[in-house]
Amino acid sequence: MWDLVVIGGGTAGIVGSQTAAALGAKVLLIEEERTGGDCLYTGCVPSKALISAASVAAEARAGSALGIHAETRVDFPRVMDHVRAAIRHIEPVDSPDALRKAGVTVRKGHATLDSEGAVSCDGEKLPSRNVLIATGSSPRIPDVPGIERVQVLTNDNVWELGELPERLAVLGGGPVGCELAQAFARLGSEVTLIHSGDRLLPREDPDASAIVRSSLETDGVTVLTRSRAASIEPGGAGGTLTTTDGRTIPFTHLLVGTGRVARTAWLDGSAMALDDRGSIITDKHLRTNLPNVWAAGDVTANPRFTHTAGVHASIAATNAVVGPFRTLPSHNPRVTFTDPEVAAVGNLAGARSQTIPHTHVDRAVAQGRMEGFTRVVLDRRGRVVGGTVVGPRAGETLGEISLAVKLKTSASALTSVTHAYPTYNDGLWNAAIAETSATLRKPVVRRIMRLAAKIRTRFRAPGR
Ligand SMILES: Cc1cc2nc3c(=O)[nH]c(=O)nc-3n(C[C@H](O)[C@H](O)[C@H](O)COP(=O)(O)OP(=O)(O)OC[C@H]3O[C@@H](n4cnc5c(N)ncnc54)[C@H](O)[C@@H]3O)c2cc1C
Ligand SMILES: NC(=O)c1ccc[n+]([C@@H]2O[C@H](COP(=O)([O-])OP(=O)(O)OC[C@H]3O[C@@H](n4cnc5c(N)ncnc54)[C@H](O)[C@@H]3O)[C@@H](O)[C@H]2O)c1
Repeated sequence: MWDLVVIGGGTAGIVGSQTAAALGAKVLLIEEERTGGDCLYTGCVPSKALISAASVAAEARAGSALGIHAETRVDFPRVMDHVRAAIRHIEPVDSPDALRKAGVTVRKGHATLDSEGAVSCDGEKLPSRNVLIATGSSPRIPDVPGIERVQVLTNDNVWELGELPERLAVLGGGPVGCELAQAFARLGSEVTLIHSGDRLLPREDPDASAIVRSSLETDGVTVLTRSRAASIEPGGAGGTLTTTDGRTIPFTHLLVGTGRVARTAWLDGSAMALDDRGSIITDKHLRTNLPNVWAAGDVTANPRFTHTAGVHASIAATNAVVGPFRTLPSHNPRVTFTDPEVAAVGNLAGARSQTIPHTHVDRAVAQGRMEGFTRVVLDRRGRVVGGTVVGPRAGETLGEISLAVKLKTSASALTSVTHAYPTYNDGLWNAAIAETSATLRKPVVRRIMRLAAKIRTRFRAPGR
């Protein structure tokens, strides 16, 4: 009898099984393909490796503004070698061997769940006290007439490209679409991004969306918002896409980044409750509607990020093994790795906010990268409840804002922490200082300060 059977060996499955094993549980992890999941093979790692190569090309080209003139030639097969090397470097950490060393038994096979919530692997029943479902998500392919007649690139297969796409049409202006559209444009593809919403990255601060759009356009991406693919006609090396607003876009390659669908088809024989988008419904302890069945990561309706998958799986596994004591964290940091990066956490619409444009952040001035901003969102008591940073390496400043949100830190407490100069974190410090100064300027605070000064003068010992 297993204490916990974990289904799926991506980030959620790996972290969940390791957490339970560390708590002394007897744990089996079932993975049908290879451990490592989306993040390692088809998501974060390859995309960030591609983006890094593309950034080098972009920086070399932008160097002339700083007096450096460089010739760039993109060797796409070598770029893809770099992508594969990054995966290979990280692979051992997520391997079955590493899991076994952590005390997890790993089995390759296809898992199913019956109507009682009992797990089978390739038809063999596996008695278990608890089950953790971590089967992730797949790309959602939009229902466009003709799309079935062309080859569609998604994050699953784009890494197999041997040649740089000549003309790339990208559907979707979320993180996948924006990150990859910019990267391919910087590597030399002619890119058109077609997005149904009225702004890119719709979950982020509108000012961040505007900067990302402008940056993509500077890199040569044609950005079409409030637009969808109405039909696709195969032809030539690829095809032609006609948009809902009547434009025709010839492409050699079509890349889709229009959201994700939870991988739940294998649950068909079970009584698992799913929401209207097909994601597993969980409570604050990550329990599903089935007794002793838990779920974490992309297969649930929670935000789809690697760190979220890992943290949630650790919570679910602890709750499964020890008892339902741990609940979901209230804040979810995230970074979109466009250039500039967009980093955000917590509540983006608190009582008020303080914004420091990066024209006032000396590191940004020195680097010639002043397009971004740091915005801290505060509650009525002046505590940090969220924030957005847009700029190079914005993700590195996010840790401090996340800590402030988690610890309910006040702006004045942040003000009292000395920040090294000149760093992008100066933006955060200056936002906190701006908030503290605004508080000190309030008439009621001024009256209190004047009163305090009078009292001090009255009771000061003579000669001091
Ligand atoms: C292009 C792209 C870039 C991304 N970049 C980032 C980023 O920079 N930062 C970030 O935080 N997030 C990023 N993400 C999101 C991140 O990749 C996912 O949130 C994360 O990988 C989800 O992990 P998971 O364990 O829930 O699912 P997965 O990694 O998908 O793992 C699920 C596993 O379950 C297995 N499985 C499925 N069904 C069964 C079954 N019936 N039996 C046995 N095994 C099964 C699958 O084979 C798979 O290995 C990105 C996503 C994409 C698409
Ligand atoms: N840096 C990161 O952390 C990172 C990077 C990539 C992906 N991810 C994760 O993966 C998830 C999936 O990313 P995604 O970008 O595929 O999905 P998404 O849902 O975040 O964004 C897709 C966008 O495409 C638009 N869209 C939908 N259908 C369309 C159509 N037919 N034509 C044009 N536009 C259409 C939607 O308005 C939506 O804003 C993200 O939400 C995120 O959780 C994270």
